[in-house]
Amino acid sequence: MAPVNVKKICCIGAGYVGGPTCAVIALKCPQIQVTIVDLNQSRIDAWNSPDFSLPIYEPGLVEVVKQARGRNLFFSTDVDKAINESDLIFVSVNTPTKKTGVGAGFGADLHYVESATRRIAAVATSSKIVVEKSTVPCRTAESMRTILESNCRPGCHFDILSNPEFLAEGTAINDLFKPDRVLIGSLQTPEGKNASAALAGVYGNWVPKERVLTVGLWSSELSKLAANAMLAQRISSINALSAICEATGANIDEVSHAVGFDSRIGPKFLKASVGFGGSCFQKDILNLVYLSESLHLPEVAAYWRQVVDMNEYQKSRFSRSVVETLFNTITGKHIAVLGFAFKADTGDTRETAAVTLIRNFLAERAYVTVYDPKVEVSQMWQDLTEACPDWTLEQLQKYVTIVHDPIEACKDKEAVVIATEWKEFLEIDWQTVYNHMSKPAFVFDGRLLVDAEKLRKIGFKVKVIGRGERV
Ligand SMILES: NC(=O)c1ccc[n+]([C@@H]2O[C@H](COP(=O)([O-])OP(=O)(O)OC[C@H]3O[C@@H](n4cnc5c(N)ncnc54)[C@H](O)[C@@H]3O)[C@@H](O)[C@H]2O)c1
Ligand SMILES: O=c1ccn([C@@H]2O[C@H](COP(=O)(O)OP(=O)(O)O[C@H]3O[C@H](CO)[C@@H](O)[C@H](O)[C@H]3O)[C@@H](O)[C@H]2O)c(=O)[nH]1
Repeated sequence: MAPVNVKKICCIGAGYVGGPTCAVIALKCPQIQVTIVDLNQSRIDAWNSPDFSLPIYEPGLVEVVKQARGRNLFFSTDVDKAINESDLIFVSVNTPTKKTGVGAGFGADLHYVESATRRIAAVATSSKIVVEKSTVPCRTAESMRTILESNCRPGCHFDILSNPEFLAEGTAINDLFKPDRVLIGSLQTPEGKNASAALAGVYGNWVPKERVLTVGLWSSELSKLAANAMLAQRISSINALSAICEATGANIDEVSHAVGFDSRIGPKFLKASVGFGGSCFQKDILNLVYLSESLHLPEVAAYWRQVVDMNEYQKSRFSRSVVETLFNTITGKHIAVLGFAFKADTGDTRETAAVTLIRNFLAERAYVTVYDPKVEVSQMWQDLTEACPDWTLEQLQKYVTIVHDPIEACKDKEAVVIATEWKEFLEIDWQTVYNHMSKPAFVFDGRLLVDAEKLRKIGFKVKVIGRGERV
């Protein structure tokens, strides 16, 4: 049985994963027609905008879309047409943590996956390879198969693959151009292996063969949760050690460097911070916790749960240290928060630590001025209103100001808090910032970003996460 020669791909979901991933597939496979569809008209309009004002900010993405859009890359809201025309369909919809019902607060809300799957079954008039791109709990492919097989038209056959995505925001294009690995899970039947070979053939257009790993379906689904849990666990481990550093006078950067030099441990993902954010880590670990509990493995669930608990502790520990350092009260004080995105080089704010910090400062009735180079102002208000349900927008706007310039953000403030590691914060004219701040002028570096000694020489009092040195 020869693998299907994939000629047309449809991607359901034009978000942070579907958009960049399938834009890169289109770029690297000019012989394949790729259509990315979404129910959200304004998102699709932005992907199609004549001036390339794309709905997400990702370095290098505009260049990719410029080369492929209109050639073999299309964005549309006509979901049914794209499903019907394609040989292979990526399901790349959101899988947020459930808010209500069984598993609320832990399990994945799979209703977007299910409705996309039902749509495929309802409209497909020919056989398809259906690829789970979204991050899903182990054995979701089985539910998808049942839905597809129970609802499909006679003569249609569906092969289901798991192909989790490992890109990180801010480096997505590079991650997609040169992935550490591409993981493809399939049933170990002749049909399953054949479908797997067809998808491997698509990636084979630019990814070296040895980096395409083919495994069983359930291993593939679980590997995605496992990879995120282990990455986040490294951050929580280093953040736990940062608390010890602050209490003892050790320096977390030196500890990370020394520990990471061990080739068995390695240097990456050992940067202490104000806490990890992003749409994936917390969600996927909670998903793993829920899975473990459902499998009657409470000790396993508790182990992974602690990674998230440590992250929450880090955020509140950092907020507390700001209050303590500012003479145990920030009521009525003015604080600049530099950075709102969950990491540098993205405009994404999902689960960003900045929101937790600002909420904690507002609880003390401090005035907060925020600056971020990429996050939309409307997004910040939306996030803050959601995070502070007891506050009206008018009350929030009395305490929070959003500005478009970092120097202006810091003017007349008692303290500056660095919440995101944007490179431009390194390049700020800190002397000018100092000149315009109230004195004593404090800098709280939650990202180990600035040169603390240089700032101290200017006159700042500087507190850096994971360092027990004098302020
Ligand atoms: N963001 C990341 O960096 C990242 C990386 C790897 C994996 N993932 C996983 O990939 C999945 C998608 O994440 P994302 O960040 O792209 O989400 P997102 O919210 O940015 O995009 C999902 C899109 O799917 C659309 N959608 C939902 N249901 C639909 C339907 N039935 N038909 C058509 N469109 C529909 C939504 O309108 C939305 O635009 C999640 O499971 C996530 O965990 C995300
Ligand atoms: O040493 C580190 C590394 C990261 N972070 C923080 O951790 C969060 C997540 O960062 P990162 O993993 O770089 O970005 P994401 O886009 O969330 O990517 C993660 O989540 C994606 C979604 O599942 C996966 O595909 C990626 O492989 C995985 O890295 C951010 O707040 C970072 O600031 C740290 O605090 N210290």
